[in-house]
Amino acid sequence: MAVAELSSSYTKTSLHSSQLSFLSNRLSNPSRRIDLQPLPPTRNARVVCSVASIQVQAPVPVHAEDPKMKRECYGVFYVTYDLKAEEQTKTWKKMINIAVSGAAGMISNHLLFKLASGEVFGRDQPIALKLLGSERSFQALEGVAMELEDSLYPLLKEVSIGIDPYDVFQDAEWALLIGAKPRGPGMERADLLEINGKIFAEQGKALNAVASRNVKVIVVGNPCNTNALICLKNAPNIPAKNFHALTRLDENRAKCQLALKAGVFYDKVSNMTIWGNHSTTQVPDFLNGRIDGLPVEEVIKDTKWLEEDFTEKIQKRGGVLIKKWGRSSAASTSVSIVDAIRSLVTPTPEGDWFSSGVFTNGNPYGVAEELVFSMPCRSKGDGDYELVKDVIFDDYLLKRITKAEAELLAEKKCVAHLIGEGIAVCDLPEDTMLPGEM
Ligand SMILES: NC(=O)C1=CN([C@@H]2O[C@H](COP(=O)(O)OP(=O)(O)OC[C@H]3O[C@@H](n4cnc5c(N)ncnc54)[C@H](OP(=O)(O)O)[C@@H]3O)[C@@H](O)[C@H]2O)C=CC1
Ligand SMILES: O=C([O-])CC(=O)C(=O)O
Repeated sequence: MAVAELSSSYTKTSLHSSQLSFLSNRLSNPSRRIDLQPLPPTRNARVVCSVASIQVQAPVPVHAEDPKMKRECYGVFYVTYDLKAEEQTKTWKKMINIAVSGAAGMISNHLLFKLASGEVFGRDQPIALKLLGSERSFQALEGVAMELEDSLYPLLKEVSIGIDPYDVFQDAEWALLIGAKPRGPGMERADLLEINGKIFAEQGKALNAVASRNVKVIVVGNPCNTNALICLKNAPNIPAKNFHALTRLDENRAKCQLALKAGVFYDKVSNMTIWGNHSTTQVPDFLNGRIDGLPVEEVIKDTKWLEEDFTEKIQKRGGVLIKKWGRSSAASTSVSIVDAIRSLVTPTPEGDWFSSGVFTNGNPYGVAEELVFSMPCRSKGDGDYELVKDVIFDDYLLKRITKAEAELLAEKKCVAHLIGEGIAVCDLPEDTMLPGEM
């Protein structure tokens, strides 16, 4: 059907906009753009996109500052829906906007479906997914959006895809920053910091310009601590406290290994802190950890194993997994992102805590300020967190934490030009690895 015919039949028969979307997405010429007018919105209904934004080609990046341009929605998500129309949805919360970068990548391919299912934010929480890709990945991003369409998730009310962070991050209440260049063979850590640092500087600026003023940001793309620091430094109008670097996967890995050694199921392991950097200097803290409510060292009476085997196992778990799989962990990383979000939107169980890479300013442990460092956190479930005060230290733990701190201070010097601190001097003490690189 030609565009004009489709257009006139729409006017005559008042096709629902989702039907139009269906038709338009199946037009043979993929570069064609459909210019139709949407049905007028019903009372209480929300018009998701203007029909003019139905596109079967990669959209031209739209700068959010252009008020004439509306956001893009994909396929069936270009609909007029009414969150109050059905009995079931009357108790639903107000929809939230979740932006995801690297949305066509492996981690996202697991994560997006968890988000859409309701298992992360709750079965009464409708969501809009705003997916950021690039020219390189745009077709794959369309594939992701198509799979989301075909999954018929009731809570998933909008999906939009784009390649301009200033467009995609508009009004985002959560930003899950996953996209980053992986470190390739022969690439120095300094090169990776430079390439990915630029991505996170731009995304920080975009968040600062267009996201919700209280957006919560979880940086997954590596090296995630320093990327998170770059991002927050480029977003001065968003509280620095709102930025996290994902170290929850490391926490989960540590709980699993302690459970295995102790011969208990992993739900018995609690109070597990990962200190420092998501790299091989990270410190899984068995001094403060607990198994079945008891200090780890009272259950596992093998200090050598804890200090050497266990610690190294967690630091290098990602690399061992890559050797088995031929790619880095995607499913367990997505689970850990879910855990990280849920830890912020549900109250932390009494006496327990979780790990997250957060801004060090004001920390009670004496870690250098102006870093993103993994530390123990508790939340009331309101999206915010506080640092746990009642932790203990011994010489071993302090020495390890100091090493992680030195690494992050050195990484910070490499990206000084991206955080407004002058000229970068990149002299990393030793070329440590991401967990996945071993
Ligand atoms: N913190 C943690 O615990 C963990 C972090 N990670 C990290 O998460 C990130 C994503 O992992 P995963 O989803 O498996 O990776 P994939 O390679 O599957 O996807 C990464 C995405 O990053 C985007 N990207 C952005 N810039 C570049 C670039 N210059 N070159 C290539 N790709 C780029 C690509 O999307 P596009 O083209 O759309 O931009 C790509 O789809 C990686 O940095 C990885 O190291 C992984 C596991 C654990
Ligand atoms: O280096 C990677 O991409 C993988 C990684 O971070 C991990 O498995 O912890």
